[in-house]
Amino acid sequence: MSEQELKALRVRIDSLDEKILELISDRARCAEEVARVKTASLAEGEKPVFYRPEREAAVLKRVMERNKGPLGNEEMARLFREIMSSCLALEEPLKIAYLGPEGTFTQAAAMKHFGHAVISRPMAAIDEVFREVAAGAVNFGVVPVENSTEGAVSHTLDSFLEHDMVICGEVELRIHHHLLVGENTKTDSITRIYSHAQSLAQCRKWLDAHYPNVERVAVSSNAEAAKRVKGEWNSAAIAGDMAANLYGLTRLAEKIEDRPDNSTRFLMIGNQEVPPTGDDKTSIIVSMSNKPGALHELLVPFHENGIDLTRIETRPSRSGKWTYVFFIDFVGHHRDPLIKAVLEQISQEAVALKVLGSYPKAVL
Ligand SMILES: C=C(O[C@@H]1C=C(C(=O)O)C=C[C@H]1O)C(=O)O
Repeated sequence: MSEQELKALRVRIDSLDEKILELISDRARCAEEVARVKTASLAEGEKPVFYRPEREAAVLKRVMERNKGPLGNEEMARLFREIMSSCLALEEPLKIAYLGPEGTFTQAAAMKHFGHAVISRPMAAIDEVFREVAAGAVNFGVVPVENSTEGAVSHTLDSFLEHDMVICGEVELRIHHHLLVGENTKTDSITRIYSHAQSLAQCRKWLDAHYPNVERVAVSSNAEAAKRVKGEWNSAAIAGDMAANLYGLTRLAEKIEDRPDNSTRFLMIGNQEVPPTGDDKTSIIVSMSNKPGALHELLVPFHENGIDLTRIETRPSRSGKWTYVFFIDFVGHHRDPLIKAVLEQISQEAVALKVLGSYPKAVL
């Protein structure tokens, strides 16, 4: 390619950038107008609702449907995710609490869902994220709920039994773990490997094969593991890219998770009900009386009405020994007439039924 051609292309890019800049600014002004309209139409004492997850899901879906390339759909949606995040911040910067410290996968999930134009606060424990949302100190919280290799995150499920929360979104993240060391680490004298218990479990086979005699130490998060390694010469950490970059660690081995499709699902929790989008999921908690056939009775209405169950989890109910509650996720919105009828049918048999929320299926 000649210098001349390159120059002409760069002139063209500059002129396109100017147009993009103008269009983004136009869009941002529209968002400001939306905020004005939302505020003007309020009744006395009513609070405006700026963040609309159902609208954001529709915007991202539309982008993906109309995209003709060469950028991929996910890539394009990610760019629009950030534009929307900045536009919303003009209306109201969202405050988000997540399971910290900085550098956790939960932080990455929060950014994937809300974009980067938010005020985010790391919390030391899952229960603290719930409490921060309940106290109204933040708009939303982000917590892990299940991993494709290791299963349920029981702290999260148990927190739903203790707090009244509305689930308003979900996000899935591919989880890649690396073995990380600091600049002072003597890599042939590693005697300890730190990580979160879930991550140690997700890399169990790899550790058995490569470091069978090294002590595995479970700490409160992967980011905490990375932080500890920084100052020690005989230890390594298992953590992801965010933590590796944050603490400036070197990847001694990459992508060491036992299953290549290792993914974690996260939930966005808040106080706001989300209207139907036509492509939603619902999460409920049900407790049944402890009698033969109780679980069968619970599942029949779903089966008979062709409702797609995406997950079922059992936890001790905490209100009696050997009594259980079921966490169920299924496709549909609790305001859909069919789902409404099914939930009514179940509540006639159940000791208690609580809808935790209906929310758009993850777009990104
Ligand atoms: C602009 C709005 O407010 C927010 C910003 C959006 C956007 O930038 O597209 C979409 C939904 C809301 O979270 C709206 O409600 O339409």
